[in-house]
Amino acid sequence: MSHAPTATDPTPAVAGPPVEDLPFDAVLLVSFGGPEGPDDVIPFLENVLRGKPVPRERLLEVAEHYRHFGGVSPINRQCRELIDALRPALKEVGVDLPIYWGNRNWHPMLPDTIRQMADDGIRRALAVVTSSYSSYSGCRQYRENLQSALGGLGDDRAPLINKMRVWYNHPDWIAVNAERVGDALGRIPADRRDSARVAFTAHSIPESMSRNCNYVTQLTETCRLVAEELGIPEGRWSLVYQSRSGRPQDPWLGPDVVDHLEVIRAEGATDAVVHPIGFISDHMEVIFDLDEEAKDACSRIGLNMVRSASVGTHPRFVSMLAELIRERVTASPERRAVGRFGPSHDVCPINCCLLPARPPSSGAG
Ligand SMILES: CC1=C(CCC(=O)O)c2cc3nc(cc4[nH]c(cc5[nH]c(cc1n2)c(C)c5CCC(=O)O)c(CCC(=O)O)c4C)C(CCC(=O)O)=C3C
Ligand SMILES: [Fe+2]
Repeated sequence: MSHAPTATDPTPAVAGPPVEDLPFDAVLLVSFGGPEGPDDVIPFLENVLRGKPVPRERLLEVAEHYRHFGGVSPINRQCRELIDALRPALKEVGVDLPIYWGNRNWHPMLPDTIRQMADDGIRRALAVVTSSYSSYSGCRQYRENLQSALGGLGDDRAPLINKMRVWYNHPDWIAVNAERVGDALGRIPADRRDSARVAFTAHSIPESMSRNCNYVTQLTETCRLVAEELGIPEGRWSLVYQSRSGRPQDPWLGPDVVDHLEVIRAEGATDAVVHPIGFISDHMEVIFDLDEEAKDACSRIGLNMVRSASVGTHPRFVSMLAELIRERVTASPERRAVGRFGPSHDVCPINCCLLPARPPSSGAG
């Protein structure tokens, strides 16, 4: 089986040698981006929400979350730390490629990074997108961002960019998340540990979006594998959602983490680990929506909440990324995955993670 891009590859082909003969000559970390000072907050949020059916009130409410932390999201720093860790890890697996970094919503912005790559003579790059699961937001929208950034360059200068596969069922992703949840369980008094609940959280998305992708299936599989590794029986863990956006009348994935914590408290639970399995780092959605909002709710209802860390720059997560990069740039047939589904595709099929049709807006305008 060939892993070279096919006719279904949505990234534009460029003039030059046939793509299968073009070696990768760079890695491009692709992420969400976040503000790095108070003046960045509103323009950043306007970038995130341009063209999206999200009310202005929601934007202003989320601006307050960022202001609460001085207008600085930790996400850009976390990307820098990840790149600093990935550089030696790539060398370790024998891949000697430069790493570039570009964001969807805040500086360094993808179009600037990709212009720099073209200036540096890069011909083909592997995009490592910081989303572990497939959805329009985490997959296709990033491919669209890459494509429009490339569109700003002439065909003779635009590098070919391919997206790396998702790793939701990679054994190291499972192991590192299990280790993090295990650490959090260790912070619960021993006599209550075996009855503690585990709430895995992921970013909510509109139900219409989730029907077009494998987001829920992949998340459920990851949670199942992590729980299995820790010996947590089925009734003691749940996959729940956080950070709902959009219009109140549009259905989004639930239950919401706070509602869930209230329910398990009412059922008699005294302790809960909340683990942000949907993210790779403790960025704003984690430190505000979990450490402030969910934590406050737990103090109110008398539930001991322990928030476990996302993978961050755990050495085994970093070496997993290096392994996956090596796998793709060498077209290795060894593609590790555990559980029910096997390794995810290298090249997105034509209907991968489509944008759902917009619901008709209600009222006049
Ligand atoms: C699936 C998914 C991921 C996980 C995959 C991935 O990691 O990419 C993710 C990650 C993130 N989401 C983030 C922040 C925000 N997401 C928003 C809005 C939205 N997210 C959505 C989905 C996702 N989002 C959706 C469907 C919307 C509605 C608007 C739209 O249809 O696009 C808004 C607008 C305000 C609001 O309404 O909340 C903000 C500020 C940050 C950065 C945090 C920081 O600054 O540290 C990160 C990593
Ligand atoms: Fe988001």
